[in-house]
Amino acid sequence: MDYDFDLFVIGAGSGGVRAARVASAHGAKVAVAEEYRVGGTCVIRGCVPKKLLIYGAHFAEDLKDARRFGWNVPDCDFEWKALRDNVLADVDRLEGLYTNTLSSHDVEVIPERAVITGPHAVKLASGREVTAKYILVATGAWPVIPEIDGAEHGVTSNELFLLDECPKRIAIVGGGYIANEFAGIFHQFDSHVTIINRGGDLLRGYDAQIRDRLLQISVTKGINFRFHAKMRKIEKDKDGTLCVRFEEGEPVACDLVVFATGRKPHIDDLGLESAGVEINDKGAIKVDDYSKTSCPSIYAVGDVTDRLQLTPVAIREGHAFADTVFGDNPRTVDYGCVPSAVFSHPPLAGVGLTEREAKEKYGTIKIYTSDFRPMKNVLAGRDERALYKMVVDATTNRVVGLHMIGPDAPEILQAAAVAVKAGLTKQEFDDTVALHPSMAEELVLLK
Ligand SMILES: Cc1cc2nc3c(=O)[nH]c(=O)nc-3n(C[C@H](O)[C@H](O)[C@H](O)COP(=O)(O)OP(=O)(O)OC[C@H]3O[C@@H](n4cnc5c(N)ncnc54)[C@H](O)[C@@H]3O)c2cc1C
Ligand SMILES: NC(=O)c1ccc[n+]([C@@H]2O[C@H](COP(=O)([O-])OP(=O)(O)OC[C@H]3O[C@@H](n4cnc5c(N)ncnc54)[C@H](O)[C@@H]3O)[C@@H](O)[C@H]2O)c1
Repeated sequence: MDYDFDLFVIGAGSGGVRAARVASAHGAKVAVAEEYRVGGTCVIRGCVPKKLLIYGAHFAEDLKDARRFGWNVPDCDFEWKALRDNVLADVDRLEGLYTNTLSSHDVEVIPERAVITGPHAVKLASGREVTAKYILVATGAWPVIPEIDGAEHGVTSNELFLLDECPKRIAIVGGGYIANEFAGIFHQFDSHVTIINRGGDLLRGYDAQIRDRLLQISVTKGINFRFHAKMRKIEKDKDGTLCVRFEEGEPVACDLVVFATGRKPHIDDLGLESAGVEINDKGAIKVDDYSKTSCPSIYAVGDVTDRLQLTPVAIREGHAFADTVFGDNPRTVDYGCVPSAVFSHPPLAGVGLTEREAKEKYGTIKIYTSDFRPMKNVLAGRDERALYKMVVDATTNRVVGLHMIGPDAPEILQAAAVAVKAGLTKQEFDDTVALHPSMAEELVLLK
């Protein structure tokens, strides 16, 4: 049978763009539909603008520290709108680059919402109907909003990049990635920040000692935490003040409430049932190791599946799919030792097993830590300490986990993750001569 396209991709985000470009390079006729903006979450309202805000936020401390390094820094003002507009302009630039990449690979970009109408059929918002030999669902995830009275008064990370002004008081609901990253950002911009957490833990999945250090530093900086807080409702006063009320305890008054309560696969009204595409109990599309769904002509990659909600993972899945289906090179993605980071203030990063996970898996393990005050913090007169932690399988001496919090932790960990992924031993770290003076040298000096 003749189809309009060899591949129709739904969603031009991290996974979809990579899959479309690589499939086209393999000779496929490809189209991609995007209902919002080319680039997807990461480029438009995720990793990229977030990281730029983090850079902006860092200046608050850097300008203070600069005085201890001999600079005459006058009292400086911060203008949220200037940063916001520069960040948004860069996002526009990147969107243009992504669109050009697709066009230069002869991918037809269709700026419309698409829904599946059968195993090989898609309908666009304009009414246009197309057929394709294969369909790739790469529609990402969408913020979850808790069902409480007054939830409509809150926003999600989607809106944070567009705010008209920096809130004086901000309450962030959730204790995960987004909550901790934006708490750091807005705290540096001088907002009064409260993190509202329904449980007692932050950033589950990261090593407990590293998470505790982030909490301790955050509290010392002046970020407020409400743990085990069961929200009842959010009320809005006449003057615009928001009041978050709980089952127990004092309410929190603020100017902005942000829900950072996780992201769920973006599959609403996507027509998956028309092609028999099955969903798992978390509402994610079920896929096999090659990202194939229960419908043989439909594949899915990225956040819409139940794997790791990270950009480099979505990109790898999209690439592996295109090589498998169009490149005559069937391959799967290796999810072992995927490094990750939280761009909190200071940032933390980890790869491999936490202490607890390693104990469960190996029984006997060795832990090496370095708890130190980075040289720059010492001269700046700031008390903040970094913590590096290495988890070693005692039987083989292999490093099975590396976890750190401190300045530039994500930059350092990316390089060190190569060694952990390669299965190097503690001895091989020790055999490497230190690069002095650096923070990273702690990794080869651990006792
Ligand atoms: C605030 C924030 C910060 C983040 N920071 C990081 C980070 O620092 N590092 C990291 O690795 N990850 C980060 N992430 C996660 C990362 O952005 C995602 O894991 C990644 O973007 C997933 O890629 P994807 O291709 O699955 O989906 P997306 O990039 O979300 O792309 C999906 C696209 O599909 C489109 N779409 C949806 N439905 C339809 C439809 N029916 N028709 C047409 N188009 C449709 C959407 O508009 C979207 O553009 C962050 C996420 C957020 C929200
Ligand atoms: N640096 C990065 O790589 C990065 C940054 C941001 C986001 N992301 C990705 O985006 C995903 C979404 O981020 P996120 O921070 O929204 O999710 P998350 O899963 O990291 O954290 C969600 C938090 O919300 C809490 N929560 C859930 N439902 C709640 C409710 N009803 N009431 C109160 N609290 C509730 C959870 O206990 C958890 O602490 C992450 O899982 C991550 O994969 C990655």
